[in-house]
Amino acid sequence: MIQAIDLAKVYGDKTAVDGVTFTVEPGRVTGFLGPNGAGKSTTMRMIMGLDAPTRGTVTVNGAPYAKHKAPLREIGALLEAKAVHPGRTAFSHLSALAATHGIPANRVHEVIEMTGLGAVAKKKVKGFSLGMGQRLGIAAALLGDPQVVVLDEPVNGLDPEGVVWVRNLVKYLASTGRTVFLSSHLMSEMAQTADHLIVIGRGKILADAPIQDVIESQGKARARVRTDRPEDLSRLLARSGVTIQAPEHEVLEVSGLDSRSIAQIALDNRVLVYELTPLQASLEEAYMQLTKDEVEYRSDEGAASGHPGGAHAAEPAPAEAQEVSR
Ligand SMILES: Nc1ncnc2c1ncn2[C@@H]1O[C@H](COP(=O)(O)OP(=O)(O)OP(=O)(O)O)[C@@H](O)[C@H]1O
Repeated sequence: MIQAIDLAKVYGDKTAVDGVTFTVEPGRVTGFLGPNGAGKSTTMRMIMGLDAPTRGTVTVNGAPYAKHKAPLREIGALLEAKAVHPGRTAFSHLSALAATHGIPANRVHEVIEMTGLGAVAKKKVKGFSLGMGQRLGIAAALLGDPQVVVLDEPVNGLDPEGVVWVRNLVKYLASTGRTVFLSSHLMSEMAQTADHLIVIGRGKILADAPIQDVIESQGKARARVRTDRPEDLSRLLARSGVTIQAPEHEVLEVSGLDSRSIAQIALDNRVLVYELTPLQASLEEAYMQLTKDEVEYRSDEGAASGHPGGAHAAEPAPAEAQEVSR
């Protein structure tokens, strides 16, 4: 278990982490999400004792990282830009780590096999691809067979097979009762991997809840509608807060109105609807909604487009549009 209480880190006049309190529970995968610069890496570094908190505390299984006698057996981490001597082989790197932490040599072979590095274990790390480097970092994190695993962007640079491997690995670790805490910018991957989410923005916690709750609390009602009069129905449904897309012929995807309201408006106006399917909001949509005011750097995604097939935030419908004749 990882427990942070009022944890803060200030660099000069920059508050990177602003008094966060959270618990990462064992037995499930907890995802750590936030825009660039939100404070994820800083939080992870404080968990690992690599940065001292300006205020507050963070403990791993009840004690700060530095207080553990055998920290690698307690918590393993893959943090960004982990330094490995380029002239070493994967095997010698892991062996040196094992030797300095009192970990038996046969565990080195185990983690090499687990992470699929068998074929390259005797090769120098300087020739490793980004994906192989990530696997080596994960092997190092698992070396002490720790109860707590912290992975910062573990799928960065991995090919699709590697991404699935990480997903299965972290799920397996959680299923054995371990605490797994991982960050990623890949929402679809996070949606398939995490059970619970902690979302951070500008150093503050924005959400700390089961993933389904995060999606449901933020996602707007959405539905797919098939109708032979998509343009008329678009006009009838248009109002503030409603977004309508026309992805294919006679299909509308409506966001911001529930299925019942859509059905009622169609009925009142005698517009034929031959399919009405509620759609689940995606984690990506929920995340964008949750963090929309918290982003340090965001590209201007361009104004709404009203052309067919494009998204547009519908303006309030003019009164006469409510009475479309057949
Ligand atoms: N050593 C440092 N000195 C000064 N500022 C720092 C330092 N480390 C981080 N920061 C600042 O603290 C804030 C949080 O950074 P952090 O790297 O923790 O964010 P992050 O959520 O991990 O971002 P990303 O998703 O881009 O990796 C940023 O504004 C960053 O510029």
